[in-house]
Amino acid sequence: MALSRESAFDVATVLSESLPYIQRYAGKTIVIKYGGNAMTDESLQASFARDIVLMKAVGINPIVVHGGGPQIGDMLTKLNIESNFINGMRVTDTATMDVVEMVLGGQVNKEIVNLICEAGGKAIGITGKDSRFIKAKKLFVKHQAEGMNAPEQVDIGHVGEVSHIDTSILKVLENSDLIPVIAPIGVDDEGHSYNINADLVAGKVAEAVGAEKLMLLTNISGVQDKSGKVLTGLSTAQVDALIADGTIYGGMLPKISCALSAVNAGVTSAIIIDGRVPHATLLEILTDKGVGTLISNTPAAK
Ligand SMILES: Nc1ncnc2c1ncn2[C@@H]1O[C@H](COP(=O)(O)OP(=O)(O)O)[C@@H](O)[C@H]1O
Ligand SMILES: CC(=O)N[C@@H](CCC(=O)OP(=O)(O)O)C(=O)O
Repeated sequence: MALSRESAFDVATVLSESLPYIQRYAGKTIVIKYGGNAMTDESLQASFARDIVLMKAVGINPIVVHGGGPQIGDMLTKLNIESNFINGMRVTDTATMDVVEMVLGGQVNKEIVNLICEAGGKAIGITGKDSRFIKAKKLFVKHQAEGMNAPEQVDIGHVGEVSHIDTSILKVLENSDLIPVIAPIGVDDEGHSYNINADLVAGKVAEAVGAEKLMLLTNISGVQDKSGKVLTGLSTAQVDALIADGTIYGGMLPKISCALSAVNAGVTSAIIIDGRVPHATLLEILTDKGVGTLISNTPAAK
């Protein structure tokens, strides 16, 4: 169907608006944490996959790191295994770790690979165990149980934090037409597996590869203040105050902390965006219409 003169002008305006952004990001790496609704709603899945394929096609290097907390929860329920969280981290005993590896490394990872391939790209799914590229160590969380006077270190099982990322496998993929899709599972020198929060893996991957941008897709319009208004830009000092007064809590804590750590380690900007918006990834990268909360170390960074 032929476009009217006005619609054709609108389409052409949006397309030409993307040119400076394509020029700016071509050859640069963007790490995208994929999670929330964008990962479960069929039409959002398809728009996400298309965005990633388009990025690679215009010379940007996308690296996808995915979550899968709800999918792990569903499988644990089917198997009659209880789910427990402390400070937003899943308490992971040996039976739970087996399920985490099966769901993240098998089911979820391969579904995303398939989606990107359906959209015309070439994706390859890996966990941190592949070539042992995500080295992990056991994470102890600080937690104050009811009736205790002070927080104490709690052992929550096979939960890890990233101790090292070997970027060599990612470099090989960068120089190919393959798009890496990473499941957040780490490994130690003895080959033990660790369940790692996906936001934390995305942040560490972005730091290790010196990414231009870290994008964290979530189910909310961005970081909100007490009245629910989205805060479009945040500095480290503002974040500290918002955590201290309880405005930022729960699942937003690992997102904010990995975003801050990434920008402090040299990633130009980190952004928390609304994955419920179709083509949220592309809107953020290639237009003036990006929405969400930007955390950056340079005032001009978009
Ligand atoms: N200040 C805040 N602004 C927005 N969301 C917040 C804030 N503080 C806590 N949250 C919570 O964090 C959630 C996002 O974290 P989470 O559910 O873990 O996301 P995901 O599943 O995408 O990783 C929001 O849905 C909200 O409930
Ligand atoms: C230690 C820990 O909590 N790991 C997470 C890993 C998956 C994840 O982070 O998924 P989302 O991004 O969808 O929450 C978990 O077991 O749920």
